Amino acid sequence: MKADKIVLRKMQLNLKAPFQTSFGTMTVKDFYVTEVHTKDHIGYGECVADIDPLYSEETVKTCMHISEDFLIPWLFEHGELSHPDEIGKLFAPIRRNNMAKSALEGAYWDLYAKEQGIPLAKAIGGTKDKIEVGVSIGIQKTIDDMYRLVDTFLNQGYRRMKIKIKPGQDVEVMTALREKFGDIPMMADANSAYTLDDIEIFKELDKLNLLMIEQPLAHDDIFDHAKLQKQLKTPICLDESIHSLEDARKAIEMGSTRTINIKIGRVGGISESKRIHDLCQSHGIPVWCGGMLESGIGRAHNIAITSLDNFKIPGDTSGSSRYWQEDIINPEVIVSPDGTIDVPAGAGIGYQPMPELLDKYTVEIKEFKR
Ligand SMILES: O=C(O)CCC(=O)C1=CC=C[C@@H](O)[C@@H]1C(=O)O
Ligand SMILES: [Mg+2]
Repeated sequence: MKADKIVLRKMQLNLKAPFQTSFGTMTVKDFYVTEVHTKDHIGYGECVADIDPLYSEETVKTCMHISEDFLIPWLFEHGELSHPDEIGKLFAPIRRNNMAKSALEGAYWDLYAKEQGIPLAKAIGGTKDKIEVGVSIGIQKTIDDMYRLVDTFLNQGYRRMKIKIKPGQDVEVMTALREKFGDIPMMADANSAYTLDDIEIFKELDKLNLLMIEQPLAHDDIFDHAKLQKQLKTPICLDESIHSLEDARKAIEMGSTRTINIKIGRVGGISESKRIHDLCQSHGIPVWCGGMLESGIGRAHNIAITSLDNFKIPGDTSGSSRYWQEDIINPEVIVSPDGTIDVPAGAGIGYQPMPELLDKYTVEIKEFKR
């Protein structure tokens, strides 16, 4: 693989409805698409950083800066790459900045699969032809709004409901949902909003037979999570705390997590995601794929990684229509009534980014030539 042009396409898509978590509310999705051009192909990636440093310290702007000033010049200096696994090694001297790295690495993975003429899922080592999916539901103003959404998504076939919680909107909401919908697969995501002092809240949540509680404690913690896990029968799932294979190893050894939400961007790319997947598999720990409200391009990468064996729990990869009036790929991502998405059989990501839609939602474009 030898790219002669890399394009960073800053884009904006309006969400169908605001998405609220314990740390903020999003109404517009700002992101950028990466394009890696050779004579014959374009590989596509997506940067999942947000406009503000709330979920993660990275932002759209920091990622563009790291890409323009470091990663892209390094890629051009390097010459020919024979496998996308080499990119992680090339970028390794730069600390963290995982979302910036991943946006470029993902485009090279797509390019690699296209050059081989195989689906990205196959290139990664995926074995499934369908993946099971769930949906993530933001904090709502009223419990009736929450009932209506859960009902809608259950009717659409989604196999797992992830409910955002925050102090003051936790036990009551989760208990009401359990009473209303019975034994549906359901979990809570706290996005780091609690501390060990909130143990009584967790003991109440522990009575609700939840699939898991995601990232209850600090975004940079694995120590207190181990203490909390010892007091709960509900599995804890780490999200924000896991940035690498090393983080995953330590969290598993300490007993801080019984499953991991793998987000390709948060851990620096597909190669590191696969290593975390393999480590978890060797410990008998199932994983699932987290979402970052991606456009169809990032969604396609999530589908590909979820085709690996040990992605055993339905993830956040909902259909394009969950967030977007119109996605930028053809076909859009469709969830079947049985709550699955077909892993595409075409080469690369298997969905075609549509030039006119890319242009329609692009707010700034930067081109880099070798
Ligand atoms: O993409 C999706 O549908 C998942 C959305 C989701 O739950 C999250 C996306 C981005 C940051 C957080 O708010 C959150 C998460 O913590 O998993
Ligand atoms: Mg989360």
